[in-house]
Amino acid sequence: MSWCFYPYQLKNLVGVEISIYQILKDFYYKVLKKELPGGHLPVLESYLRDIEQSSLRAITNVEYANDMRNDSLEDPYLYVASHPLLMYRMIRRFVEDLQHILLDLEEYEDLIEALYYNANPQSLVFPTNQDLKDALDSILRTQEGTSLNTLEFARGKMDKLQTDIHVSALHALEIGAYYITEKNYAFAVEWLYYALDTISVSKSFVVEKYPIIEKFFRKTFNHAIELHNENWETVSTNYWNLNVFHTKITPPYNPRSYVRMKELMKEEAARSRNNLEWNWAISVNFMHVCAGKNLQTEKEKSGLSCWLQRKHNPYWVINPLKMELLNRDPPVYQIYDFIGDKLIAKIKNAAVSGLERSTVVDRNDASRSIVEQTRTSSQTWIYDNKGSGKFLLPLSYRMQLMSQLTLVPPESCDAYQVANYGPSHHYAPHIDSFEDPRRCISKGNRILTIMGYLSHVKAGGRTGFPILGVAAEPVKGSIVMWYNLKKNGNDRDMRTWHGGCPVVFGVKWITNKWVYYKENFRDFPCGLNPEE
Ligand SMILES: O=C(O)CCC(=O)C(=O)O
Ligand SMILES: [Fe+2]
Repeated sequence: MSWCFYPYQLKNLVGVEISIYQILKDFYYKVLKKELPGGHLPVLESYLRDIEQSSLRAITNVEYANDMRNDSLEDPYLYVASHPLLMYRMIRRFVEDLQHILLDLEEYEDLIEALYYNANPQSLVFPTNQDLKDALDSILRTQEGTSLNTLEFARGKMDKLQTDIHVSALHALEIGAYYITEKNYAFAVEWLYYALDTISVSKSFVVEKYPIIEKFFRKTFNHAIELHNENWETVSTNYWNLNVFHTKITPPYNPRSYVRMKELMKEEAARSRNNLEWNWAISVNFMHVCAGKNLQTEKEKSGLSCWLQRKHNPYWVINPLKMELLNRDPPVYQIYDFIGDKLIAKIKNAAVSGLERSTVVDRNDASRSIVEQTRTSSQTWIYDNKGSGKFLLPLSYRMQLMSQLTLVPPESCDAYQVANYGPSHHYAPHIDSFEDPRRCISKGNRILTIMGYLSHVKAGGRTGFPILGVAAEPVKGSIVMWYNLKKNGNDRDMRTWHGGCPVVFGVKWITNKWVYYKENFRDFPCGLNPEE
């Protein structure tokens, strides 16, 4: 079980931890009141405090907010399980703190039994070191993928959202050290600077008592600066990495004097948007559109608009399509309020228990699909033409009427792919039509993508188009639609590179409907020029 890949499983662990907290808190008070033998319990005390200042505070806030309003209620445990910093802090407590506490309190057999059995009725397997590594990796991928500012992120700000959660100096030290192992020196320096700054400002009890701790923080920080400078030549010229500052660091380090290389390369990358083969600029532009920046030129932006579309059809006269054109050539549409809340709830309900890690086509053997870091969501398929999936048929007819293509018969499309993303989960830029002609034998290639958002996302999780320089915002109930083939109906349109940006905070749900060529070549809006 990799906890960090499944937010809906992780939320059960949040519940287990709260039960553990209640049992240990009772025990702690009994010891304090001398109803039970035992001395000072500093590790237990800091463990309980850590829960109170993170998960418990978040849960109380969500419950309070839920009381204040009566529309859709937020699940407090899912809130914790989908917040990158809360998730990391919880997994860390399981892996590092709880183990020590259990060893310390071994002789209280009733307590240990209650912790293992009463608090954990489903016998969940507690997180391991690998899960802690995954949680640290989550923080790194989220920050790298959306270019988050370190000081803001460490204090709980993500995208435009300020959350009431921050990490301590010790956490930042651990995160910074992880960035070093991942050779991301610029972010490592930033995190370790935050760690050092926080520990010296707070002048906590621990630091005053043990000045060596501050020395250790400083040493790690200086080590990151040395590594940054030693590796600067190699990393700054490696367009696939670029995780250093624009210049070597001359101590004393002042955060305002250094710009990350990837930020600096932004303009060069934006100028290379016409290079349609996979190249470094696609990944840099993807990061920037994922961070909410628009790279379209004035010319590209002209003519973009939104309108109500009735298509001279009574169906749409009553309930017109709320269209927005995100890009003109090739056209990318976002259509709002296309899937209703009740249907969305049904789709998620049908999908949630069947979610499994998504795969991608193996580059060495196109007949195989493999789990890869380039796509970290989980997913399942729902067929609208059989069994319990038939509730989706009206949506398919609606899509058919809207797109004016055939997508109800199974040979004209794929089933609905329903995918779920938690923090840091993403789908790296790709093209939805197939490169390998063997995959097009039965239905032809994928002409059209209709991708529906089945949730809002608190932060991150846009759908980015690096060549087009634009991203769609995940708006629940809206769909995004574009053609994956050129007008000649044959060639893949290489301008449609797109990907799922890392989710920063929250869970993202989407559904994909891919429409194929063979059943649709008559209706496909073809052009006269075979090159186009
Ligand atoms: O998650 C997204 O925003 C994009 C998903 C996507 O491109 C796909 O599933 O093919
Ligand atoms: Fe896609």
